[in-house]
Amino acid sequence: MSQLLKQRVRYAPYLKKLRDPKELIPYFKNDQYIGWSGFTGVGAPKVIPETLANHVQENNLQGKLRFNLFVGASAGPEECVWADLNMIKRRSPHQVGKPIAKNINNGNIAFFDKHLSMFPQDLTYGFYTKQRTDGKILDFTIIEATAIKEDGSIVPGPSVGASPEFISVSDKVIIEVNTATPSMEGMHDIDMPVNPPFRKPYPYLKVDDRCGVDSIPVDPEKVLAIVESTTMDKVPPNTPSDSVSKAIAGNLVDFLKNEVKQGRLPENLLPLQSGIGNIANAVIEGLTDANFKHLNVWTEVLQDSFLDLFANGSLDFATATSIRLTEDGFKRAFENWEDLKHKICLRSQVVSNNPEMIRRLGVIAMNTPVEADIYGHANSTHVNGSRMLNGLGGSADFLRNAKLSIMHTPSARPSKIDKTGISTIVPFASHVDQTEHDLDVLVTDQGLADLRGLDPRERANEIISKCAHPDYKDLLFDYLHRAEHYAKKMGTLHEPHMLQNALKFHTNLIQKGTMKVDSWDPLD
Ligand SMILES: CC(=O)SCCNC(=O)CCNC(=O)[C@H](O)C(C)(C)COP(=O)(O)OP(=O)(O)OC[C@H]1O[C@@H](n2cnc3c(N)ncnc32)[C@H](O)[C@@H]1OP(=O)(O)O
Repeated sequence: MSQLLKQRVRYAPYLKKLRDPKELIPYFKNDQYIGWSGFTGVGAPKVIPETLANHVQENNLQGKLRFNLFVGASAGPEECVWADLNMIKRRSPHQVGKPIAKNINNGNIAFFDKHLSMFPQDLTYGFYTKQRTDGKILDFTIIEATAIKEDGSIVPGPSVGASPEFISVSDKVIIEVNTATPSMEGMHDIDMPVNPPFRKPYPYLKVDDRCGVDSIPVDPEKVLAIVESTTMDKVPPNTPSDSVSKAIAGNLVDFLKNEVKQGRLPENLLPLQSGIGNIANAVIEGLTDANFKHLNVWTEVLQDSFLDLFANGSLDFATATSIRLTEDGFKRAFENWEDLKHKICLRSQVVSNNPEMIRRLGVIAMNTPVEADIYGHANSTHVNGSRMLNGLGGSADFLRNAKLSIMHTPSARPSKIDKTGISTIVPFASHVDQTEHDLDVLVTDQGLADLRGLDPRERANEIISKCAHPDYKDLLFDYLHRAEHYAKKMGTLHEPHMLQNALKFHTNLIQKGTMKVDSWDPLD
């Protein structure tokens, strides 16, 4: 037992439960229901997943030891290893990693998606385990901790996610105490689940309000074992911003400045939410140079670029459910930890993504879609309406409830065949996660479409003229004008479509590798 472990575990009875991870293998059986801590690649367990993966590999148990796996949002590389070894039978919600997406799309993993604010509570209601006959919900929660308090409660690491809910409905709990990560004690504000009809409102009025507890209570009887973990989180580096992401950020910053000028936003804006990915990271980078002061953040994930906002004094306080920093980002953060830890608060995803809170605080939500259509529906999840990418995540929690709902995307994404790439503006979204009733603003490297108060045809003109790539503009206008002509005849001019051709950008892409349609199908 390391000295550090003894210091971190302040509840002595758990030290007697310290186990070699291999001793725990026999507890894991095919088809069990398991919750992991973790959110967007940080704070997930590492030792037990790796031990089980090695066990499967060494004993050729691929496809024979499979689990129903729940994680607040994506875990780290360990769940990709599980996917590669055919250890995941069912998975929810948001996930990241080529092996998982591949196995979802080849039908090997049964994946279902849910808003991140709702997923943990629905799990506690027993919605996802209704077929169980033993009355249990989760067999195990495997949770990473950075410390254990005197009462046996768990101090999480850089994410809270769905851990409070998992623990509350878990038969047994295994705690991985990570001694390589600094103790994050004092950074969390955790509301434990309470079911209706006795649930009270979350009382937060400002991003830095704290009303919960700073660790996750657990019945020590449930704790099967603790193990020591010395593996740090490994988030891959972000792609550096380029001219496209800089142009998107520039358009957005101009818009926000004008909103301030018009009196629709205060000078320090309103609490910001920013999604994951390189565009989101670049947009926050863009805000760093924009000279806003006293910004606040109410979001689900903090990425590296938020460190720059703190460093240049623009950002006063940030709350999220995960600090998803790259290795370099964590290094920077830990160098300045004593100052930083007072400016960040980590909550459970039920609270960080809570619609009531997002609406009350007037959050400005910014997320990246796969594609958006000319009327303002957006697809966050399925390429060509079918291939699952990462999942919905918290995008709709925020975009439906924010004061300003913004989606940012390049106007075209690279493709092997077409030099312009794939248009992100299409006549009809091939899958809809964010509806026309949710989005206020769409912004690309070409410009920004302000959709507020516009009727569908006005929206289409605004989106095509401001956001579409120049190589696709004429084609999109051609679709719109033909659809208008047809709909006028039919008396259906409110939101005109030619259904025969609505998905022609996509079918053309599948058949010919380009969205540049050369002719439309004749209308009846
Ligand atoms: C944890 C959280 O929830 S944070 C809150 C926000 N969460 C979300 O918004 C969740 C959903 N969103 C996401 O997962 C991401 O924002 C995405 C995937 C939609 C966009 O992220 P980006 O970094 O811009 O995506 P990227 O350009 O890498 O595209 C991903 C893949 O989809 C393909 N793709 C993207 N758009 C299209 C398109 N319109 N047509 C065809 N293929 C496409 C890309 O080619 C790429 O393919 P690959 O996996 O074979 O390389």
